[in-house]
Amino acid sequence: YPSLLNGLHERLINARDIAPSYDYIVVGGGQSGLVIGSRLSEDTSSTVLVVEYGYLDNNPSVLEPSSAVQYPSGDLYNLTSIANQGVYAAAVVGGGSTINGMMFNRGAAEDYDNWEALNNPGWGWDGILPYFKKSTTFTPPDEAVAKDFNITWDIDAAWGTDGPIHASYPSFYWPGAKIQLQAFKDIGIPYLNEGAAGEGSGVYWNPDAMTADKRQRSYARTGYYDPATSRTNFNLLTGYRVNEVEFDSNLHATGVTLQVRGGANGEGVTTVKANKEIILCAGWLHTPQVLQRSGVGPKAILDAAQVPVLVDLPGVGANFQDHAVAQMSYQYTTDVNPNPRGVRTNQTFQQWSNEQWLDRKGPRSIGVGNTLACVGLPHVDPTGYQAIVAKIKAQTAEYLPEIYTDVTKKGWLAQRDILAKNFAGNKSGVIEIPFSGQGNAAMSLEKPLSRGSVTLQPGDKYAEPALDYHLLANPADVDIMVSVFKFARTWYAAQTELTPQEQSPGASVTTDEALAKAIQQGMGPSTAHGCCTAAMMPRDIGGVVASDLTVYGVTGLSVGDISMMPLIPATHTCSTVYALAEKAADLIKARHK
Ligand SMILES: Cc1cc2nc3c(=O)[nH]c(=O)nc-3n(C[C@H](O)[C@H](O)[C@H](O)COP(=O)(O)OP(=O)(O)OC[C@H]3O[C@@H](n4cnc5c(N)ncnc54)[C@H](O)[C@@H]3O)c2cc1C
Repeated sequence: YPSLLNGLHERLINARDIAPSYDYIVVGGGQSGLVIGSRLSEDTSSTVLVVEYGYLDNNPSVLEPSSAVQYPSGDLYNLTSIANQGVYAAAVVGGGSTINGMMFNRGAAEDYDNWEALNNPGWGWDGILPYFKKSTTFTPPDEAVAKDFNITWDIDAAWGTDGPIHASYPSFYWPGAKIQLQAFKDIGIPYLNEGAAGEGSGVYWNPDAMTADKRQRSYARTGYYDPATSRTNFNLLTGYRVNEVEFDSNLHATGVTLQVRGGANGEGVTTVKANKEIILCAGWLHTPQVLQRSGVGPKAILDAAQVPVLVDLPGVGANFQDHAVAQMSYQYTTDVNPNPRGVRTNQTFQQWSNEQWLDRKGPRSIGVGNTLACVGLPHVDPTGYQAIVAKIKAQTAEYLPEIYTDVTKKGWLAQRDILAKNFAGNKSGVIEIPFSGQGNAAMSLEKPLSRGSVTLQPGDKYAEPALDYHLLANPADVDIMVSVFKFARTWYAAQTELTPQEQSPGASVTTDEALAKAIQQGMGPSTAHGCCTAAMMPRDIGGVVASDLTVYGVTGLSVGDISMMPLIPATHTCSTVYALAEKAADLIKARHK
C-alpha cells in the first residue's frame, strides 16, 4: 500500500507544472470526472487535465467494506452553513465512489426509458445497458453462501466481465434477511432473479462495489485512475477549485479559472485553456454553481449575485431531486441468532466478528446491505394507486419553488406525465426498502414529484450555494408515503417468526392524517443521491444540456456527471453514474474525432 500511495502522489501534477492549455479540462475529479478523464486520455495524443477540489484519501480504512457507513467528514464538503440536515457532497479524488455505501444496484429499464421519453434518443435502457456492462466486472457469490441464501444472478443479462469496477458479494449475511425476503414474496412482491437486468417492481439480491477477493472497495480511483499510470497525457491536480468557465465573444468556452483550495477568493487565480472541450463533473451541487458563476443560468439568480448574464438558462440549478427517506422501526421479539444487534451489544460476538474479518469473512464484510425491495405503486397500494395517479394528473405546477419560470414549469409537467404513467404500472419502483436482518427500515421515495433548487448565494458567489430541497412540497409525495407505511406494516406482519413489534411511528398511529403527520415530521431530505440540476432535456422545457450533453447557448462545454439526469432513477446512483460517464466519454470522443 505505501508504494501504491507514493506512486499516486508522484503522479499528481503541481500547479506550477500545469501546461498553459489542454485538449480537455474536466472540472471535478470525483466519480464521473475520473471515468471521463481516464477514457479521454486513452488516446495518448489528447491531453487531459482533471481539476479536483479534494485530495487523495490515503487512509486504508476507506477501502474496507465497513467504511460504507462512515462517510468521513474530511472527504465531504463542509456544508454546515446550509440549513438542511444530512446534505452530502463528496470532496475527494473519486468523489462519492470513494466514500459511499458501496451499494451497487441500478434502476429498472423504465427509469432510463423515461430519460429517452424526454426527447433524448439513445439514453433509454437499450442505449445505456452496454455502458453498465462496459463499466463492470461481475463475480458471483461464494457457492455455499449462494446456496444457503438462495442468491441468484444473471451475468449475460446484466453484467460485464472485464470492466474497471468490480461487483461482488460479501461472504456473510444475517439469517433474518431470509425471513424478511420471504415475507415480501408472501405478500405478493415478485422475486427478481437478477435485479440489474431492467425488470421492474420486485425484491432481489444486489452486489457491492467491491473487489472479487472481498477485501476492498472498488471505486473510480482504483478502477479508472490507478491503471492509467503510464499516461503522461492524463494530469490530475488536487486541492484546487475551478471558479469559472471563460468564454470568448462567440460564447465558446476557452478555459477555466482556478485557485488553491482555502485561498482568499480571487487571490492567485490562474487560467488554463482548453483546446477542445471543458467537461463539468463537479457533482449535483457544484456543476450548477460553476455554470451560474460563469454567467450561464437563470437571469434572476445571476442578477441577484451580480454575475453578468451570458446565457439566460432557467434550468441551471432547478429540477433538483434526491431520494428522501423515512424510517420505520420495529423490535423483533423472537429474533434469530446471530442478528445485527448482537454485533453491537455482545462482546464475545464482536470478538468473533473481528477474528472472522482477518479472513475477510463475517459481519464486517457487509457494507450497507445486499437485499432490497424496490416496489411499484400498484404493488404498494393495489386499491389506492389509481386515486393517487388521478390526483397527480390533475396537478399544475403549483408546488414548485419560486425559482421556476414558465419554461422550467413546462419541464416539470412533462415529467409529471411520465411519472403518472409509471405510477399506474409496476415496471419500476416508487419506494426502496433495503433490509438485511435489522428491525428498522429506511424507506426512500424513489420517484419524488417535489423539486428543489441550487442557487448562488446573492452576497457571495463563491460561498456554498443556497439549497432548497422543497421536501414533500408536493402533497402527492406524502400520499405515496402514507401508502408505503401501510404497505410496510403488511410486510412486517408477514415476518411472523420474528414477532415484530412496531416502535415507530407506533401502532397507535393509524389514520392517514396521523401517518402523514408522522411522515412530514420524520422524513429526511436525502439519501446522498442528489442529482438532476443540469438536466438533459429540450431547452424550451428547462433543459440545460442536449442529448449529446453539450450546454445550450454556448459551445465547447458539456456536463458529464449526475447533474445531467433529467429524472432520478429508482436506485442508488453510483452504478448509473459510471454508465452515464462512460457514455459521455464516447460522445465527447466521437465529436472530436
Ligand atoms: C456519503 C455518500 C453515500 C452514498 N452511498 C451510495 C451507495 O451506497 N450506493 C450508490 O450507488 N450511491 C451512493 N452514493 C451516491 C453516489 O456515490 C453519487 O451519486 C456519485 O458518486 C456522484 O458522482 P458525480 O461524479 O456526479 O459527483 P462526485 O463523485 O460527487 O464528484 C464531484 C467532484 O467534484 C469536485 N468539485 C466540486 N466542485 C468543484 C470545483 N469548483 N472545482 C474542482 N472540483 C470540484 C468535488 O470535490 C467532487 O470530488 C453516495 C454518495 C455519498 C456522498
